[in-house]
Amino acid sequence: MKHFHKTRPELREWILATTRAGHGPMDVLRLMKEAGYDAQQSRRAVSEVLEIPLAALNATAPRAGSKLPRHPVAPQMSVDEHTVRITTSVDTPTVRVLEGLLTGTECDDLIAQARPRLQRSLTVDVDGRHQTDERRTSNGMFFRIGESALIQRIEQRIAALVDIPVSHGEGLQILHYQPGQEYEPHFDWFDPTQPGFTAVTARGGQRVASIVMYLNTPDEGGGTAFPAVGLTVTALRGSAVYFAYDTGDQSSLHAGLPVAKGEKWIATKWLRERPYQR
Ligand SMILES: O=C(O)CCC(=O)C(=O)O
Ligand SMILES: [Fe+2]
Repeated sequence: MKHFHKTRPELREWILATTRAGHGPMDVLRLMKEAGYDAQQSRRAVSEVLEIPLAALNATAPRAGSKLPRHPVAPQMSVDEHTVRITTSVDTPTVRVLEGLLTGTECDDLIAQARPRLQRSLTVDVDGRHQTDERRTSNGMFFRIGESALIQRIEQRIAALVDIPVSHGEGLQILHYQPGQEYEPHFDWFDPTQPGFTAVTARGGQRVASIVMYLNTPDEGGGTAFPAVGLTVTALRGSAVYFAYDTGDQSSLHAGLPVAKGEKWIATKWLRERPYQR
């Protein structure tokens, strides 16, 4: 472990050079961690050199009561009456392709229950406000936690699969994409250097993992792409993609590719580090 009080000139120079090379502050912190620096001292140095509020960087540190998901383990896992097959695993970013997470009937029932409640999807802006966004042209809706027997069953299955309590989940979101619609590359974690961070993480803290479940099989296109690794997960009815990330994990960039033919329905579950439900 290396120690410093006032940021040493070499370290200051390295932080500036790394930033000029295009790395964000989270990346700088990760590189320092890999080099053996103490986390709190790294945040202090990055805060001082890059003039980012220390409170914002401290918010990236896991706090008491935070829980990380257990990544599903190949070849398969049994949860309630289901066998979920883990057909592909990627280390960086952490990705698991899950086959058979939902039954065909569950997919159809989710679509039927969501359809009359669809609205234009929103994104969360830098001030923590929800708004429509050209990068995200789908229609969607949220189910409340435990709002029906079906929703409860799916929430409990996911909780068992990744060992995170149901209370850490945001309400299940349904999205419907029509031909040409897509979700452009983005991160699901909230950026601590953005002003809205405190507001969006006040309840439940940071997001730690996402599960995108495919409720139908689009005729063409509509997979979930991870451009950092050149991976595209096929949207197949009943399958899902699980991915987990640290704050600032650049490799977790992902996109819902444009639907070329047919339509696409997904259910997304975002998991927080702490209870989101009161
Ligand atoms: O549509 C997809 O395949 C990805 C959806 C997604 O990234 C999200 O809901 O956060
Ligand atoms: Fe996403």
